[in-house]
Amino acid sequence: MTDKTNVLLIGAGGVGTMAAYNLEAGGQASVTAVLRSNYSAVKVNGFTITSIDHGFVKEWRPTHILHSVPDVSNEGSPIYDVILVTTKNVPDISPMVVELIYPAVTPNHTSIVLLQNGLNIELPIIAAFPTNPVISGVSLIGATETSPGHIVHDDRDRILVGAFHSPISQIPEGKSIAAAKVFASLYSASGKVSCTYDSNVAFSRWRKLIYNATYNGVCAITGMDTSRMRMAGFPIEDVIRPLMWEIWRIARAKGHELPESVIQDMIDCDPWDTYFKPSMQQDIEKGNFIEFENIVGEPLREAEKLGIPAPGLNMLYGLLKIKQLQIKESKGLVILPAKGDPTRPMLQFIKQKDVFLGPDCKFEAK
Ligand SMILES: CC(C)(CO)C(=O)C(=O)O
Repeated sequence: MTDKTNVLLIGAGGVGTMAAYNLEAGGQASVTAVLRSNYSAVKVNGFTITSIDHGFVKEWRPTHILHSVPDVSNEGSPIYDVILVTTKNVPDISPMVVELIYPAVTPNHTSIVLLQNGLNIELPIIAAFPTNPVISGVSLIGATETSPGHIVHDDRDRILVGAFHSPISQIPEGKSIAAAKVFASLYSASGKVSCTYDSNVAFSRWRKLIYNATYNGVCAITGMDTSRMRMAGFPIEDVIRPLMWEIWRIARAKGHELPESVIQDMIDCDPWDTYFKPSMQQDIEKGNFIEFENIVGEPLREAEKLGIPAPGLNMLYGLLKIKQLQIKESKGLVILPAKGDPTRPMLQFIKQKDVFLGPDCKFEAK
């Protein structure tokens, strides 16, 4: 038995692996990582990490690695104090985060930390796990898995951690706040990263959306990184800055008074010389699904509800939806009729649902 906090990591790409490494470096957490595409590589060789915060690390493995999410109702299974979710949030593709973590959650005990981008990501989680603290993690790290098990971490790990609140939660707000503070101290224990308790999670998420809802989508569609856009100038002035102002106006209508200076801060926030590709651009390049619903779709739906015009965002959303359809087709999730065959329907989706389930998703509460 150990008195360390038992953490289950789901999503061991760049961000997740660095979080796991940092938690274990602090000496207070024992991490079990669920690996998928990199499982075999990491089992044999461990992770090779080149990190701006932690230096060069070879053959590192978290305390345990698993190939699938454990079911804590199995006899003898350990229970997890924290589930740290660092997967992409792609609610239009199954399995959604709720489905993924369902077997590993112990009601009334496990804190669920969503270290993920986007808006309203907590709603289906709180609905499914109303007795668990659900914690927001807003990350500013630059970390990429360049090949299976190889991580390049070149922009410092800074995270904001706070409690999500919702009237449907069945635990007092104070309990979620306490759980968020406990996680923030666990994450800070290494002394190598910046982890701050965040008392206004919604504000921080809207602030970060100024970057994610604009750069992520535009870099993904055009294939241009953020440094090149800044060097050329016109991609920023013609496309990025106007989109940022749209998000800023929606945030203001929601009651979040972001300073005007946030626009320039976000434009310039990536180190100039890293030719940084936001995660959505990296996903498109790898042929992965893109997390555009919570990053672009949700702020757009908020704008529609509030009557705030967001034509640029609307166009970007449409383009990203087209990209997602192409990715679905490339993965065999869409069937097209043969050329010249009038008897088959126009377009068919197989295996996966093509609906945005998002916050309205009904998953039986645990
Ligand atoms: C913080 C940043 C820019 C890198 O992790 C990000 O959120 C993203 O690329 O999606």
